[in-house]
Amino acid sequence: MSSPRVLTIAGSDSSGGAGIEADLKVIAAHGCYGMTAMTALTAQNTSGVKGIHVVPAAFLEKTLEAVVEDIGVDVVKIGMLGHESTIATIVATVKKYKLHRIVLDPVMVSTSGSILLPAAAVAVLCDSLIPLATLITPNVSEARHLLAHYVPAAAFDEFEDIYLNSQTSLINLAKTLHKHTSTAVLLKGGHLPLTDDGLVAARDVDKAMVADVLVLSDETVHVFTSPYIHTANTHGTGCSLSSAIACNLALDQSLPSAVSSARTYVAGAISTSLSLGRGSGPVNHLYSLYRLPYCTGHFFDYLTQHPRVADIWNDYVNHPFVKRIADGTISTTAFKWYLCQDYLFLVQFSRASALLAYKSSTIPQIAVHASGIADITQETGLHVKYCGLFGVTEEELQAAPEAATTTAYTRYVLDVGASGDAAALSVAMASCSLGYQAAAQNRLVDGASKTTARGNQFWSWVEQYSSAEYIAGVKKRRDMLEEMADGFSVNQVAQLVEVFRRVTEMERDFFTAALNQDTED
Ligand SMILES: Cc1ncc(COP(=O)(O)O)c(N)n1
Repeated sequence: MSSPRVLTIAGSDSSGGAGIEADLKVIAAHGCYGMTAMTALTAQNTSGVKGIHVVPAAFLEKTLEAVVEDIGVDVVKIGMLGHESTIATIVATVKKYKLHRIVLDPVMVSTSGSILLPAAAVAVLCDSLIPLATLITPNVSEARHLLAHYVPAAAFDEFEDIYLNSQTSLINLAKTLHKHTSTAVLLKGGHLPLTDDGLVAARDVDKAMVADVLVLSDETVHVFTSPYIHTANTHGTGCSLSSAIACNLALDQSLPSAVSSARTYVAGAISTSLSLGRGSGPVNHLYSLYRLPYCTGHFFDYLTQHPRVADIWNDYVNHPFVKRIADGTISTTAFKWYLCQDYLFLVQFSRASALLAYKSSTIPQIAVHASGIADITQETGLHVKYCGLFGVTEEELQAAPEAATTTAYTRYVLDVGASGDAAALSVAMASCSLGYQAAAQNRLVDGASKTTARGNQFWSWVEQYSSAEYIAGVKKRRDMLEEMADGFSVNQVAQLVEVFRRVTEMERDFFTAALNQDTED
């Protein structure tokens, strides 16, 4: 297997938000293979650059030779250069190895305001490196610095701050820079947010969009606009955009689509940016790599072992109420109360199954949930039989007043079903069926219960919920949930964990309420 190879020639940012550190994360997020040639070390954090240590040109040359001669390079991204001698080395290497796909981010000043390229180096950059680039990606201030190199002071006037007042003037600036450099230009307008009407926004509340202008030739101009994202955390935006463009080129996209996809990627990284440090926090380079925290077929294990759930789940499936059913020490009062309430619970649970069938979209899914109702009918049969033993008729079961715990639990499940989707309802119902199976099976493997099973009038409860038939019914519904879980989003999973926690608490409390009937006698 091979991935497109992307080399970043840039400075290191010790805080990990910009520079080489950002580039490598972006390259990884695009599934490309990243290599580095360090031009400078910066002692840097979110508030500023505390020091710069330029890598000697001879060492940079060795680095470039080492990676280019061995691994090879599909696309080069160039960031902070730091020194004139660095530029000369890169120019020589690019020519020697005929590197021809180069995205050059002419980094001059950091977001925090530190100079990252001495003014004297700008001329060398313009005369020797820019002509070799496929694309340059200046922001407005960098574009003006570059332009100052090409045009006499008088002609430069029209690009003074006061004239840069609209999307149209951004387009003019980009076109003019392209005319002088003869290189494709992506002018980044992120520092000049616009109103809905395309004018530079004077107030924070008017900032509606940002526009980036791509000029490929006098006639070919693309204007990309996107909503302005209100955040103070933008450290690494420029580095990330140019690296993402380099990756997209390495993945064989055309220049306009490479820019368009890279902008979408960066917008995601900004909108999920991290509030780290005291200054402008870093963008979230790796947000697109977030994966579901469980593998196929293990969503339910993930739920029961989740730190917010595990203790509650354990209390539920090893509840003393079930232990006392298994060893025969539960009182008839407590068990009868439980049977009545569980019967009433199952009435609502059948409605929930019907709702789940209604919310499902395929015939096999609907069939599984409809068969769930048939399974519940069988389950209630046991309740009726049991109650008969204790002299309670089915009519009396039906007429029994519903306890507050039962009402709370069942109506919560039905509410999740009414307001949420099939996934949420499945999760709300899973704690009951899977938990009963686990609770019964835990008692089966419990040696003590086996010896007391004979002659224990409650033992058939354990047998029912650990029977092959019950397990097969539960498995069908669990498989369906696992299948759905493959398509969940990360946010959805976090919400489902909360639903599962809530219903598991209510299951536990249901058993506790049953046990408490003894003390209430
Ligand atoms: C090593 C290095 N390279 C580039 C930048 C610019 O990034 P930003 O504009 O986000 O500060 C930086 N701060 N540090």
